[in-house]
Amino acid sequence: MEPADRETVTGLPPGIAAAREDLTPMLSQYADLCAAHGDALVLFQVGDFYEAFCEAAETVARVCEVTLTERSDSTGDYPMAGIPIDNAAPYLESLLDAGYRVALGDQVEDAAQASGLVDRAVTEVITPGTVVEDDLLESGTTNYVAAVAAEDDDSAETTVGLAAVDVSTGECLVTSGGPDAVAGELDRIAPAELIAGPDAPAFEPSDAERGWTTHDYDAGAFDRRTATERLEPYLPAPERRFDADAELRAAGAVLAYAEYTQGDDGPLSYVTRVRRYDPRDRLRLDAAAQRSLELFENRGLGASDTLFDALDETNCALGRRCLERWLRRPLVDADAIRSRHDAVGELADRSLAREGVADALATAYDLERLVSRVSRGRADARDLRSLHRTLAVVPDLKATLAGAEGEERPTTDDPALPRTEHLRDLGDRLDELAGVRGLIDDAIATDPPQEITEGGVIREGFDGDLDDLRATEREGREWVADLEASERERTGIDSLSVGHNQVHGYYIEVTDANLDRVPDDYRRRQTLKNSERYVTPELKEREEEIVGAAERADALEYELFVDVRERVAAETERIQALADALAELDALASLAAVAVEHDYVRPELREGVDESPDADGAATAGVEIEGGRHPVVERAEDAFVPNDADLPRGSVAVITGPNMSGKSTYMRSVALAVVLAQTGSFVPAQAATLPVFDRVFTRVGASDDIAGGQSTFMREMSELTEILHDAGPDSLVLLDEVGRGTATTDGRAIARAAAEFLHDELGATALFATHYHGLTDLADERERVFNLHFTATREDGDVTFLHRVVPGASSSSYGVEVAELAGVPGAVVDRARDLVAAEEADRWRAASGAGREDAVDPADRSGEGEAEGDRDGDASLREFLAEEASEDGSRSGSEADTPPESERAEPTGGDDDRPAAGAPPGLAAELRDLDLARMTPIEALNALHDLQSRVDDDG
Ligand SMILES: Nc1ncnc2c1ncn2[C@@H]1O[C@H](COP(=O)(O)OP(=O)(O)OP(=O)(O)O)[C@@H](O)[C@H]1O
Repeated sequence: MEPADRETVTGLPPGIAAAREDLTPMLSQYADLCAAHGDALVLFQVGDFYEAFCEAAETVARVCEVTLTERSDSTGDYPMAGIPIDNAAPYLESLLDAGYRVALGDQVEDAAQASGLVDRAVTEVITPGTVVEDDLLESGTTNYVAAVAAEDDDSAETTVGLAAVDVSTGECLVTSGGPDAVAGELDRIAPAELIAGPDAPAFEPSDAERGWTTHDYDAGAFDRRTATERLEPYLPAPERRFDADAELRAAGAVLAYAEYTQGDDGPLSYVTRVRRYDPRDRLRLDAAAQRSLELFENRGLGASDTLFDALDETNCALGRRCLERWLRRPLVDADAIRSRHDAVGELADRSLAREGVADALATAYDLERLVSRVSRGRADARDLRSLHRTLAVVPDLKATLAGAEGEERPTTDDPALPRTEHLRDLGDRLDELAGVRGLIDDAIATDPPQEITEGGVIREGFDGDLDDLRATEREGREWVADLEASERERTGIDSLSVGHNQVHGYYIEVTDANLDRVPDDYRRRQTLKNSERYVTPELKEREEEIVGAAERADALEYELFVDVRERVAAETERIQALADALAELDALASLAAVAVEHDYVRPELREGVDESPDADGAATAGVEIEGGRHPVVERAEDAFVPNDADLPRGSVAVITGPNMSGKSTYMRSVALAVVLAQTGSFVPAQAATLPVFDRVFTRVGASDDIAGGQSTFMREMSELTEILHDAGPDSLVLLDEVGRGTATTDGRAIARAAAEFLHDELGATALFATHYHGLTDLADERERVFNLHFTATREDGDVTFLHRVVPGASSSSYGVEVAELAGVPGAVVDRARDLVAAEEADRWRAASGAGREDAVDPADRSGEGEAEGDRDGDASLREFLAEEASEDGSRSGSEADTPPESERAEPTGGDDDRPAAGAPPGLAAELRDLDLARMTPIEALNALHDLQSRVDDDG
């Protein structure tokens, strides 16, 4: 993000520095502002434009695509480029996008009143993390700037403090942890900007697209004492409020930076909520999990196909941001989760209330950003009216929650609504702020202009003095309006007219033909081609009265407006608390709407030991989902196939099945159900019982995740490392084709070792999708490992995926068929089939040649010494051979002497792929007699199955 030439254009442009001694007073003022803001590009107000000079002008011209012009003065010629202040937003956005911080050097006194050079000062430094302009902010998303500070205590690991503030809403979060934990938090918060204290470790975003720009900031701001002093206006006794010094120092620094960007005008009064949190209080979803579960981004499908989009039925920006926060940080406290479920359930049941809430909130403005503008003294009269309109929905909302008209009352003994404590609390938190609402309504005109210095913003009746001034003005204007008629009558000049212009004010105009009838008290003011313009002493007097009254009224209006704004600002905390309540209500109503529209069910949370009758008493409750669906994929698929999941706590499900059969979708459905449930949402299933997890880890195979940077395999391994270090009994782990990014033998070994470690050492609940069929043996060797697989049917060479999960291990990969489906040219597909067949035949020969011992265990076959690229235990090869044989009957005779490996057709719960090398002789004869040339592949498969079951029976 850092532009290459940034050094040369932030701060003082070299061209200006070189001419510093000779500059005109104005450019010298520009130079001073540049020098004081060395890390920013200064835009300097000259009338209606923001200008930049010399090298800075070249940058502005290039980045904003505006014309580079030249300014000439007595001291020389300087390149100059400007952007119009009225329409600055798109240009500022370009500069921010290019990685610049922009300091606005505004005129801070009225140019008309200034004697000499107009005073200018930097009123705001706009940075990616601290923008507050609505035009530059995406509504409904949070925009953080974060700071990190390191603390070396005696413990083995450095503690890193992390503080983040959203300058547009006043939200401030503080936490701390080891470098890894903080890296995870940063990924989750995804700040736009990161400022690093001295000695803080470097934090790189794990996802460049959602990444931040990092820069060092004034080390002094991270000093403990300075930070404590900085924090004092925000919260009393800051040194007692944080867990670690590093937290306090990060918080002090981030607020120092935020204040600096807001014009260094003292504490930000709207930052009223400095909240410390412990990441362990939330379900941890690091960047890899957020990415692979496609919570907020989807690189494959359309960008909007994310879990967040599927859940977002919010009606206002407040609710949208709240829902996003919830989804980024789901809960781990079972009672808190149940409480949200209660509220969602009630809103789901009460459709009238839900719709009433939605309608009311749809008219709500972004209260958090409004109140921050109010307390920054940036709000105009329209903002106050928007605030008023938002406050006006509160009584309706309270009434709606308490039971909308026509709504069926509950039939229980207690007819009160809301029924749930959560919604009752929320109803109580809906502060009507009647005083603020009344004040704005009394004071501010209903449809005020944007400008607050030119009158028209204060309502009549609010202030007696103002009304008197406006009355004087109005009467004066009426007198002038009547003047034309009375003067015509007095002078007898029918064409006499009264007019007004900016330069001369009011005048009486008489055409040359009537000049002889002009009365004596007329004083000539202006001569035109065919007429003369006059004033009378009385008109002059009236004019002064009108202008004087208007000017005083405008000034008084401004004063009154500022006073009203300050009185509203004094209620910042209450308004923010209301904003929180509205946001939560909107988020809950959104979850309820989704639950109803998409048929979600309330998950039952089960904590601790599983006391169900069939549990052995020691096992803790696991995941039990009936008819679960993937919340995003189900909306894109016409016929989504629901699947069950039954994962006892600490179990490892090894999932096999052909490509495209639905393994990843299934695993993600399970993880998403957990995330949704802990967010407070219902889940897409017929029934769900879930434990509360503390972390969800995901590792998705190299080919499924192509985020650049590191080698994909390296990245895969570092993610795996993290999982194997940090996962525990309360973690849910999704491993999708681990090991796929390297040679098969190594990959398979890593996959197996990782699965064993997860089971034996970590006790995590895991879903493990793999194409390494040898892994399914683990089910025989480990108590809590079991196999699941997906099936497909094949008819006339066409593969149909059933998308249904069934117990046991799979037999087929159908890789070549999928290649064919994808449109790989026929010649390549045919050749691939030949190669598969040939390789498999080699293996048979090798296996039977090595004798029965070696041929028995497929896991051994897939071990040492096998050629790279070998497909582990892949029974589809055998099917191909069978098919081929059926096409060429001559081959079946000789090769059938070595009977094919038995095919595992349906779930066997981890039975081995035993070749029929030692099958009873009768069976061999039957096998030989099969007329493969006349059989369809399915018939052949059935026949094999029959034989195989008899091998088992006989054996
Ligand atoms: N339960 C389901 N019902 C209907 N369609 C499904 C279902 N599950 C998956 N699909 C469809 O099948 C496609 C492939 O699914 P998925 O990516 O989960 O397969 P996979 O087995 O993980 O494949 P691979 O091994 O190639 O990664 C999905 O994009 C989706 O369109």
